[in-house]
Amino acid sequence: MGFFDFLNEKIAIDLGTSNTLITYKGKIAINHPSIVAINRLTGKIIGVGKEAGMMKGKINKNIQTLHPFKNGVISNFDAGEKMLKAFIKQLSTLKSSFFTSSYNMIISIPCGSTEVEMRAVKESAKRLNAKNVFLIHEPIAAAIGGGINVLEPKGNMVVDIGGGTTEIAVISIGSIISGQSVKIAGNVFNEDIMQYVREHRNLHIGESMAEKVKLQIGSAVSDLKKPPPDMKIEGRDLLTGKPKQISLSYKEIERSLDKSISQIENAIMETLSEIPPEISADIYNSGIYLTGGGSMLRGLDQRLSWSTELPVHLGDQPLKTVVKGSEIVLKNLDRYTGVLVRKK
Ligand SMILES: Nc1ncnc2c1ncn2[C@@H]1O[C@H](COP(=O)(O)OP(=O)(O)OP(=O)(O)O)[C@@H](O)[C@H]1O
Repeated sequence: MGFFDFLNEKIAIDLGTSNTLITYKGKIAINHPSIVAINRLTGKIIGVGKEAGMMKGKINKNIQTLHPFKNGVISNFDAGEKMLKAFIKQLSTLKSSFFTSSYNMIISIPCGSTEVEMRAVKESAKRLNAKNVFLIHEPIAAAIGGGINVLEPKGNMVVDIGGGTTEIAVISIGSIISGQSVKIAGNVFNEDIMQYVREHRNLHIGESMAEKVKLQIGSAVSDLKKPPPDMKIEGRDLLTGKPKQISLSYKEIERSLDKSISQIENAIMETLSEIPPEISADIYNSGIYLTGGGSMLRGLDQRLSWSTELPVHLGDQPLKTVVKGSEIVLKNLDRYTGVLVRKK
């Protein structure tokens, strides 16, 4: 690094399918849904993040809302870069130093990212004034953010359930020794709820309503100790076409999510079956570290603990662990160079 590198601001970025988080000066300065609203006629961005999120599902024919990242990778590059640019512009209003003009960035990426995707993320970051760009795999960042010492010669298992993907990884001495990325996570849970309500209750509901249902009465088990009360939801009656309200119970939502959760369980079991016996012994004792927004589904930790017969630890700020871990790495690069995807 050069003499003037102390002038580079350090920022950590978690580009999620559902949420984008950016740290600045040790704090989470940006925490927005990853949504862009675009004017179809002019191609111009009319809102990003929370502002665009409010337009979702309530748009007119000239306005389109889109998620630039799908299943953890950038699916719409132009929109993704514009969104990130808008967020970084918001950061510059917080700047204290007159001289600072560039960034040392760390960006977390899913384990399944291809070379092309990684290069694209790096190039995008460079266009946004990044001097140095470091990439880190999400489960490693999540483990570090959750306080796990990933550098020791000991196996740790992380399950990060996001919006687009569930990343399952077994980490030892700073790298992923076994794992997989499955496209079953929070968004699929929402689709399951929409499908259940359509097929069993003849009601067509939107994605935002399904998300509300998941947060309010979503469950991974059918015998919650503190069951949430039934929830009234509104949508379009498939038989009459009229607006209609129905009442849903958490047990119905548990049924609707069962298949997807079983698929996540199968992927965890598969990963466990592939690891060396010494690492199995470590995980028998340390258990599974569960994180990501999807991990907050009621009873999910309990259900995964039953099915794997392992202790499952739920992080206390599951939406923030990845960006927190990335930031720790960026601040302590000497210690953590080995965990980066590529060294600069
Ligand atoms: N209390 C909750 N119960 C269940 N799910 C929740 C809860 N809170 C948030 N979620 C879900 O968490 C998901 C977002 O999690 P997170 O921000 O970790 O994902 P992401 O990083 O954007 O996605 P990805 O890692 O797939 O790119 C969303 O699907 C959201 O609905």
